Amino acid sequence: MTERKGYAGNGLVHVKNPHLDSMDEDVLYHLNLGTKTHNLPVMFGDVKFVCVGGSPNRMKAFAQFMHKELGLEGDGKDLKDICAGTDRYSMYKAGPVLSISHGMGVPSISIMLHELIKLLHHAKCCDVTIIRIGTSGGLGIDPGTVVITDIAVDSFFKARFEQVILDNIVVRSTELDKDLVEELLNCSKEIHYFPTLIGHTMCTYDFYEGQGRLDGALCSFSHEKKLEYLKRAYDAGVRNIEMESTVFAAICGLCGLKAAVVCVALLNRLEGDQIKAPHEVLVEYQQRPQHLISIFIKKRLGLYNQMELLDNAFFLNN
Ligand SMILES: O=P(O)(O)O[C@H]1O[C@H](CO)[C@@H](O)[C@H]1O
Ligand SMILES: O=c1cc[nH]c(=O)[nH]1
Repeated sequence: MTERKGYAGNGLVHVKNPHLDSMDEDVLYHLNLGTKTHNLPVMFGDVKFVCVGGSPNRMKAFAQFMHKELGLEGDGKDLKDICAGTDRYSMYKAGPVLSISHGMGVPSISIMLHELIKLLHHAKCCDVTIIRIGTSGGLGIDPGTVVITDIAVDSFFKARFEQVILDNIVVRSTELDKDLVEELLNCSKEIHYFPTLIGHTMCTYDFYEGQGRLDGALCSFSHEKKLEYLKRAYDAGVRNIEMESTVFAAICGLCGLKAAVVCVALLNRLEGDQIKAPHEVLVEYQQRPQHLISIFIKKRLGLYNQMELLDNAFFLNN
């Protein structure tokens, strides 16, 4: 069974679940939010950009950075974790930007997305763009390169996500918004201190054996087999590997959200498996997708001007 996308064209977030209408309350358990306990339209009704990434600290830093970039009141240092009542996910808001952590892997991001999308629906949010800003292993590209995903593929290099529902396998499309990919590539032209490219992103269910690493607690294949697989992935158009993009593309697409995946490569997997760059280098790499997305958001809001090119030096020195 294959499911297709459904953009209804009214800009609203679609939940495709008839049961929700008959519930008098919706408890978003893992976010510690709910329709009876919180006024979701007041708290979130103005959200236009949702950025997600694995790490709570990264998503807090991104919200603080956007707070500053959007010229919002205060220094943003005291932004509160909206999900503070739970330690499953962290959520911060800076004006129209919502920044949420999703943990590692498909099940973790999937749970977060179900509750986030219901939140956006209950809050009556309109015209929301959602972007995953993550880290990844590069394939034949220099560490520090930022990859904008055109197609999220599975371990067989296929643009699909298989969801087990009851005892059926439902195949979902992992297509991403093509115009958004181009818009993001255009934004990247404003940044000159790191390369950005468009490529396929392979999503796996594991960091070690699932990504062809030789350095896990288990490994049953040779160095040659690993390289043969990764080179086939490269030839199929894969430029980076991470662990959430297919389910992210599938769920967001079905719910009418324009979605993009922008990940920095921490290493070139054709050259090794261990992530050995110093901490400061890894921190700076993680800021690269954030920098690109800040330009995108400011351009969308009409707040970007060429003078900001000078500000880009900030990222070189911090
Ligand atoms: O840096 P994040 O966003 O967590 O993304 C990548 O990093 C984690 C593995 O280290 C996986 O979640 C993978 O997708
Ligand atoms: O190699 C890598 C690096 C970051 N995240 C991944 O999933 N793989």
